[in-house]
Amino acid sequence: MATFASAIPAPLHRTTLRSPPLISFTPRSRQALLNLYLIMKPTRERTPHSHGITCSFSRFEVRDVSYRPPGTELNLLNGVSFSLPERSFGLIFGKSGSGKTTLLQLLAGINKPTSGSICIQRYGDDGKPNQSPEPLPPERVGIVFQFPERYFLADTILDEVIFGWPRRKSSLQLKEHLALNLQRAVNWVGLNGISLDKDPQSLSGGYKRRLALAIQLVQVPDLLILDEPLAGLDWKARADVVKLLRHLKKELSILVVSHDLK
Ligand SMILES: Nc1ncnc2c1ncn2[C@@H]1O[C@H](COP(=O)(O)OP(=O)(O)OP(=O)(O)O)[C@@H](O)[C@H]1O
Repeated sequence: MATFASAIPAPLHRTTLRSPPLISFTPRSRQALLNLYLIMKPTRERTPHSHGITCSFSRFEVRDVSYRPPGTELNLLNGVSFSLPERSFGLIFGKSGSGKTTLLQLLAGINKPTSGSICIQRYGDDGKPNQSPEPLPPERVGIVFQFPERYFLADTILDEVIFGWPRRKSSLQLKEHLALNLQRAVNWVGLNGISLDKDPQSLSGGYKRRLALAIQLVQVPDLLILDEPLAGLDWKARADVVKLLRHLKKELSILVVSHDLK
């Protein structure tokens, strides 16, 4: 069953994949290892007093989480703990069937842990928690599933982005807020040069992924989770999406789930 190797708060971040993973745990069998790598340093977090800089920061923390689907006898995840500093880029890597999607669904609030908690913990200048942990609200988490373009429904890019928006009469203030978020999301992912009247299905593979990201970014999530974001893309589109994620990481925390370490 599961083992894991990280205390809360987590040890210092790793910056390259040559480093050992931040956590390793064995969800169901010793063959099915899940690893978390922190592949880019957070932009704002500083270890207390390093280089004379002190500042407060927060982390997403998964604390001793276990999950057993309703009506089953087996835990799919067992005692999983790790943390991700804000504005950092984490990679959860594990073989097929190791529990990546199960973990991702818990983080996104689609399922609830059977035990343990998922929260945001803020730390003060001294590196100690400065308040009680807050639960991670599902609306603060954006999730892009594998092959998101398969789920596009609308005839235009604009309609696809605003698909889930309130249909009833909303206040002018809310409309303005949504319009600003839309503009920002479109700029973030580099869709600003493309007509929003275009059919999403006419976009290239890389641009379809950009659109899927924009749909989530409109909500300005604190944590963006991407399930196999490069799956099915050619090398050019892959490079394009990686560049975009590098850019987005300056704005929010990103957690990528993949079975492919390369
Ligand atoms: N509701 C459920 N009831 C019982 N077993 C389940 C349930 N959901 C998932 N599983 C099993 O739990 C294991 C982990 O599944 P999960 O989809 O999280 O793996 P994964 O790492 O995301 O795999 P992949 O990379 O193939 O998507 C698999 O063996 C799966 O069959």
